[in-house]
Amino acid sequence: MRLHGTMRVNEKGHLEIGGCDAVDLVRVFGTPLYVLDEALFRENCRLYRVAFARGGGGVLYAGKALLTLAVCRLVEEEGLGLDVVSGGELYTAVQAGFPMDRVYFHGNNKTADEVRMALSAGVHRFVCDSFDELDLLSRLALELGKECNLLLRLTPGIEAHTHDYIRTGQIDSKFGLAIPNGQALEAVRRCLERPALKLRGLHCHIGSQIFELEPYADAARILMEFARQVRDVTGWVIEELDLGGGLGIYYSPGDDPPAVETLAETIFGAVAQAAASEGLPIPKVLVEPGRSIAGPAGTTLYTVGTVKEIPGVRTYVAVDGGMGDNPRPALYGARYEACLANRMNGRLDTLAVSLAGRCCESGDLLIRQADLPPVRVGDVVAVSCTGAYTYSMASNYNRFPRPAMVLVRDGSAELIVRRESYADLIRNDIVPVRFRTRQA
Ligand SMILES: Cc1ncc(COP(=O)(O)O)c(C=O)c1O
Ligand SMILES: N[C@@H](CCCC[NH3+])C(=O)O
Repeated sequence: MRLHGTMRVNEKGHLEIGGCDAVDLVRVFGTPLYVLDEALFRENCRLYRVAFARGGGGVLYAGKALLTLAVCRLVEEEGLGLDVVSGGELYTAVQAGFPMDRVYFHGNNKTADEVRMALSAGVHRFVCDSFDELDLLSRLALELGKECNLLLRLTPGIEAHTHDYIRTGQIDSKFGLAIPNGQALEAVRRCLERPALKLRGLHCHIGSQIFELEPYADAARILMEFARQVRDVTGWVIEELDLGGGLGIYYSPGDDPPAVETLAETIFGAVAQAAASEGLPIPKVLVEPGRSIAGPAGTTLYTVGTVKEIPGVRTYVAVDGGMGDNPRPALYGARYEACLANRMNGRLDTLAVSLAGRCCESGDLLIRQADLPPVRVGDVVAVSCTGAYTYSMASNYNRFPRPAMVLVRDGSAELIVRRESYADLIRNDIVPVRFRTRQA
């Protein structure tokens, strides 16, 4: 397994993250356990902030990748803005005291309650996805006596090479308004007609776990060309251009993501060129990275419960977590790397085993082929690069409580998400009175 951030092998032959021995973490906090490397999370924020500040741009951390109160505080301290997509994410940001003038509110079906909450909280921008949403935003802004500043989410018609389920830039998408069929222009017109709506810019997001940079340059060109058409027709001039998130990360061999600086250069280059050729001022450029900030900073620790060898077929190593805490392998066929955190200096010869979860699903395999030294019951398995879209997508399937999360830094580990208890699992359950009466 490749070591990331502050990971190292200590003198005991154990994996260490943020100066904390993984075996000690397991002893204190139990497993499964999400471990967040604070230094790496901050470093990833800084890489973006510096690279995009150079061109006068801004960075919004995409909370959908991983959001907790403590994560909000890290993002705030690192000077980034925040992209939220739901009332729940917005509530988390509000409760963390995140500055609302740095919050962008996304989502393809915001409810009236969410819009009221966001307008009252004073979010900086709405990223609007449809004609119906424009109607809703206009009506509620008037009702509350607020101004609604917004970006329009457009589908530029770009097919990024990534998994079908996380590709979003193509015309046939539930997200955004298409440029070629005239819907994007119609949406701009409707915005400009409504006094409560202030159109500030354009947005697109072409997908996630992307390794090629050309689609970003293409998207920038397409949106700038559209902005020029809009200016010609309506006189409106673009102020902000938000190109979404999507930069890929290393999960396993073969993944070779470009650097954040290269992404920034590509985007700024394309926007400046397009602005010149379209005769427009250079807009403020925004990006919304999630995975490339949180992903590499997270590691999940598990305890091995059973090792089942099927002679001549394969060995299943079952751990005490699985698709409940990380649905990505089952959902996307995502690939990860693992190591034995308690025996990093063990024998070099490894065996390909299947790392199985404990949900009642044959597809609950965290890693189909993990190269590990001979595994014993009680070993601690670390799966790397699990900071993004794991906790945020976790479920209680099979009524497994969701794991705890610790933030590690300079040898100290602080709990930032408590482990769910069995009591938490039934907290919202209600037994209708008639059952209780019958039981009594
Ligand atoms: C609109 C939008 N912005 C930002 C992101 C974050 O993407 P990523 O985590 O791939 O950087 C997503 C998710 O793919 C998204 O849908
Ligand atoms: N959840 C996806 C990416 C998110 C897409 C959000 N637009 C993943 O784990 O890869």
